Amino acid sequence: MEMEKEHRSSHPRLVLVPLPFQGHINPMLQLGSILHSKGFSITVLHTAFNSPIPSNYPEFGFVSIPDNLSEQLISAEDLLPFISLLNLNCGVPFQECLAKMVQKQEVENEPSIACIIYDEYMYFCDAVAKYVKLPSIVLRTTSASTYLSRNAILQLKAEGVLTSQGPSTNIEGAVASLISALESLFNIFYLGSTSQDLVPGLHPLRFKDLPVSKIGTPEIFLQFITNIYKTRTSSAIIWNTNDVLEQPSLQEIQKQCQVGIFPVGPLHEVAPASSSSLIKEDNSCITWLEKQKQNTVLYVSLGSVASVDKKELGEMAWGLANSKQPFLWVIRPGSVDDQEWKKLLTEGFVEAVGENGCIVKWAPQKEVLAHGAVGGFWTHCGWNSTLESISEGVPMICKPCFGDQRVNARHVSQVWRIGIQLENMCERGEVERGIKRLMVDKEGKEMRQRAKNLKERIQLDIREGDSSYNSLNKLIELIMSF
Ligand SMILES: O=c1ccn([C@@H]2O[C@H](COP(=O)(O)OP(=O)(O)O[C@H]3O[C@H](CO)[C@@H](O)[C@H](O)[C@H]3O)[C@@H](O)[C@H]2O)c(=O)[nH]1
Repeated sequence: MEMEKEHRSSHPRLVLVPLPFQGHINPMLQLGSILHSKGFSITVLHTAFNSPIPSNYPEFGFVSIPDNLSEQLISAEDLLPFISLLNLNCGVPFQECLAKMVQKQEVENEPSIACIIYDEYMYFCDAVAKYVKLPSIVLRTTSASTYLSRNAILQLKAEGVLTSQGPSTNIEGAVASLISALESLFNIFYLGSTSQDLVPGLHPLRFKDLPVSKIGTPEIFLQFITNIYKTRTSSAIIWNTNDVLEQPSLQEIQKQCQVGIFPVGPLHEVAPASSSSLIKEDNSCITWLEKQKQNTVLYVSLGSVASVDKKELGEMAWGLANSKQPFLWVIRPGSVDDQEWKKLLTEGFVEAVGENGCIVKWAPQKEVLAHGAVGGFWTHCGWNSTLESISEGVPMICKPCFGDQRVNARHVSQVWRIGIQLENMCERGEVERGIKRLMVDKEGKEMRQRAKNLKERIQLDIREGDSSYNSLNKLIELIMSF
């Protein structure tokens, strides 16, 4: 044991910098656990805002850096200016912190820093790493297809030229219409309308599925994705995806990229089990699940950021109640309007549902999805939730809320065919029908079978000798070569 400890401490240190949101902290800490299990020392440099809970990872070092974020900005809904400010504010304290760590490592003979691994949204790290002459690697927490679609938007806006992505024919002809369609997309988007047309070269995405932001101006959004995807000095890109799910997109990206890409996902499957929840998980829902029949429960959760608007809340709730299907619903504090929720209660929602429903503030999601009683997942299609559902062979009802979730939902329903997408504003009858299609009808059973098959292929892919496993080994070789 002592020898093991000694062996570990002689291994290089990796400095991890997550974006301080649950959907980004999870994959970064999972990556840290995987690399720690391969012998690296891990230090997490995090903001004061949404700081991870160190006791969940006693084997890591945690260092807080001042983020200088005002309460006003933290409570604002618009994430893009928030992330920009985070990048402006954190550079100097991050650099000072690294300098101290380097000094300490020299004095106390601690393991030296091999490289910095940062979330793609914490792009300030690239310049700091270059300044302090340390190698850096980016972690992308969204899908490869999201990258391609955001990149296509950027290229169109910048050059008016569509690069060849996938087997698109008559590309020149498509370019002109795509540019004008993109322009009108931005216009109609703000009027709340959508476009059903397929985007040339980005099959199966329609214009309405493009991961544009509905908050702020198109210019702010374009600046944001420019910042994330700008060619930088980082030595590699780690991707929380794999060949089973996204081989064509990954191949296309590797052709475009100057540096190696390492699809080592799904990270939660490879990582030793551990929780990085910022909210306390309510385990009583597992006791409730124990009482339910196999494959009958619909798990409902919209992740850590999205919220349900007033009108949707009632439609969603009564659609669930009217379906008569058992459900486990995560209602995160702040994710629904309090007045509207009270109204639902006075209308007798809880009585109508009775024992058929279980509502919690935050669930141990991976455990829930792995439970035999869960037969479907109503999800906003955040990339982590999508990967976690696929990894457990659970088919989905997709109700994307913003950004990359639309791309993921389209892949779930059209590429992997393991779910159905609720389109537009949902209405209780549509919700009820959707639940029946997934949980009861033959169509849903076929989706469940395809989801189980996909789960098995993923399990194989992370085993020794297969592509995700091999990518991880190549990544470790690269880090050791720095
Ligand atoms: O009750 C709950 C609900 C969620 N989770 C976990 O929280 C994470 C949520 O992540 P994700 O499904 O990706 O959703 P968001 O929190 O919305 O993630 C943000 O980050 C993702 C990764 O970049 C993007 O794909 C999303 O669009 C973006 O909103 C997952 O690991 C879940 O297991 C729980 O543990 N308990």
